[in-house]
Amino acid sequence: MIELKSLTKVYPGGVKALDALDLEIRDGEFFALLGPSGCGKTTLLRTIAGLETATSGQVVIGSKDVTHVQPGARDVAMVFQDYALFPHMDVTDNISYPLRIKKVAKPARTAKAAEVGARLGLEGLMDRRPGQLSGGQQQRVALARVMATQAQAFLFDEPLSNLDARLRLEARTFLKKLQRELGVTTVFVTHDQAEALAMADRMAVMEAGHIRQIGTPAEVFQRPANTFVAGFIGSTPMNLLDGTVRGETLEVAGCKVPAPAAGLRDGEKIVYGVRPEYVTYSVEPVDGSIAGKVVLSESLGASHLVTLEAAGETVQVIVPEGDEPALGDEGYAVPRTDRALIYRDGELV
Ligand SMILES: Nc1ncnc2c1ncn2[C@@H]1O[C@H](COP(=O)(O)OP(=O)(O)OP(=O)(O)O)[C@@H](O)[C@H]1O
Repeated sequence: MIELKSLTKVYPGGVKALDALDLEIRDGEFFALLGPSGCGKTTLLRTIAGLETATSGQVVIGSKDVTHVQPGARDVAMVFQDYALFPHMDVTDNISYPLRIKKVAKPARTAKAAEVGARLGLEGLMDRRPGQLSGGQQQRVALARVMATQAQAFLFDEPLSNLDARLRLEARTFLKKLQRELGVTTVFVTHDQAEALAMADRMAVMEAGHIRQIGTPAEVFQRPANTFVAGFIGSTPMNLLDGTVRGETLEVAGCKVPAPAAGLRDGEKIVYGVRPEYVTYSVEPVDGSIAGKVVLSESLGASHLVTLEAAGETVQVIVPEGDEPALGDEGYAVPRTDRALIYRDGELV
């Protein structure tokens, strides 16, 4: 288990990269730290590893307070964004390097490197140097090096960022499977929401040194806690439309839609959120729909992302391929009320 208590990191020069952050990562969990560039993900990971010192607050690993413990004595192993392999060493020596530091004898080191290397499909490449390997193979060497250490926790900083789109997809599945098998608590940093949703058991969404939501991928996707998370998660961002409460209904983009939540005050201003995946397109007016004009249609392969302009608001809808309307058509966006959300002052009601 990794526990962060009121963790704050202020860099020399005054940048507050982490602001009184609380987080509990459970034993054996595959946990993602997700957020836009500069939000503090890498700083958080490095502070867990001990490569950065906390300005205040605590880092607890297992049941031990390691806030002031040297990185080497924290029993965590980190994979860096650039893999940080030694170019002059072959794969065996790269994988077994941490064991050499721990003064493990050479035959035992070599045997361990061979065992872990085989597990990651590196047999036959053990005598090569990093420069003679593909990106995906280098990534596996970096993972093998971490696995060989048998640490209590693994920390990955954007482990898939150097791979091309295809390899990334393969590596996702592979990493997740591997983590399951090993059952070692793993924290990984990514700025790619799809990657976090696909791989993590739970995730934290960060913004400017704060955690804005912690939850399973399903929770974060279905019920974003605030408009920041709503806009950040999802391959197409959630529709976030200004609305006014009118009794039992809402006035959104000049139309009346059913209110998806109770306890709203008549006349109050809210934000109505619904994912394009949960909005259908209709050529005929339907109760509770939003009338608009088609201004854009983008192919997503098997479906189209259709953008409607409705009384100064933009509404996006996913339409099955073949059913997409023509540009300039007048049509109706029909949101699923059971999937719609209300935000008051940016927070989920
Ligand atoms: N060594 C440093 N000295 C001063 N400021 C730093 C240092 N390292 C990072 N920062 C600042 O701290 C903030 C958080 O940086 P961090 O690298 O943790 O973000 P990140 O979320 O990992 O971003 P990215 O996805 O771009 O890697 C940023 O404003 C960054 O400029």
